[in-house]
Amino acid sequence: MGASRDDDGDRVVRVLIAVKDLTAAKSRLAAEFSAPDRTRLVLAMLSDTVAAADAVSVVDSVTVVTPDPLVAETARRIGALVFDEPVRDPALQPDQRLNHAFAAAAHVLRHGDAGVDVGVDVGGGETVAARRVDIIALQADLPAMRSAELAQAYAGSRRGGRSLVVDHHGTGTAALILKDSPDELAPLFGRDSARRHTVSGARELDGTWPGLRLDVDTADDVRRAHRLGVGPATAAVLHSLGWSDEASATTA
Ligand SMILES: Nc1nc2c(ncn2[C@@H]2O[C@H](COP(=O)(O)OP(=O)(O)OP(=O)(O)O)[C@@H](O)[C@H]2O)c(=O)[nH]1
Ligand SMILES: C=C(OP(=O)(O)O)C(=O)O
Repeated sequence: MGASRDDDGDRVVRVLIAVKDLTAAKSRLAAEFSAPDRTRLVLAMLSDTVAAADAVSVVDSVTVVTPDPLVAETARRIGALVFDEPVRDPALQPDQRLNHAFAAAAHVLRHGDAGVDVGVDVGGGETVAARRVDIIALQADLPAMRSAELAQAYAGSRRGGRSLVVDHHGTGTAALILKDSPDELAPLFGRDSARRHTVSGARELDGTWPGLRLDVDTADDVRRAHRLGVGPATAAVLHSLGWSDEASATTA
């Protein structure tokens, strides 16, 4: 993490990452990875994603929203902030839970809460203060993301609204960015989220960002990320599972 303000000297950029309960995480990897290995991989990918996001000079903080104590402990250890997932309505569908968690955490990061300092001068009113806090909602499983990719995506995102980075499949959302806007994040993650974010007004960002776009859901995605070069935590887990180190690279 470097300087905490954008070029105009008046912006705070906060990255927000959601991680669900580890017992339910990465079910699509179950055929090729045991439950303990999936847990190690999820935590390692989270660590590499947080480290790469934290190294972006305009990023002020990285917050992980999760209901899972081990995820929370890992996040704190690597320097992220933790937002406890709010108690949820059991009737919510899984994607609604994810979006509820993102929306609640984003609201607190922008508007503050009892005891939470939003970190900006609230002179001019809460809406003006919130407008100075930009949010990058980011997938947790981007082990091949380079900091420069995220920096470019943020720099290219539009002011006054939401922008998105479509994932490598072309259907999902790797990142949703809210910049210089009085509006809320309004996350619509889940199946077909790229289309839903676009239809709801978010602008698709154009850029050659293979690592940023590569969210890992399947064993093929793990192989793709490994070929592209994963961060050190993910490389260490894959190495321990017998994967060759040849393709490993840094996330600079
Ligand atoms: N805090 C929080 N994060 C969630 C929730 N549901 C999903 N996520 C996270 O959002 C991202 C995408 O979620 P999914 O694709 O549903 O789950 P996954 O663990 O990546 O993969 P599968 O189990 O194979 O679907 C992952 O980082 C999840 O950990 C939730 O209810 N709360
Ligand atoms: C939740 C999403 O991703 P995935 O299910 O691919 O992890 C999404 O792209 O909105």
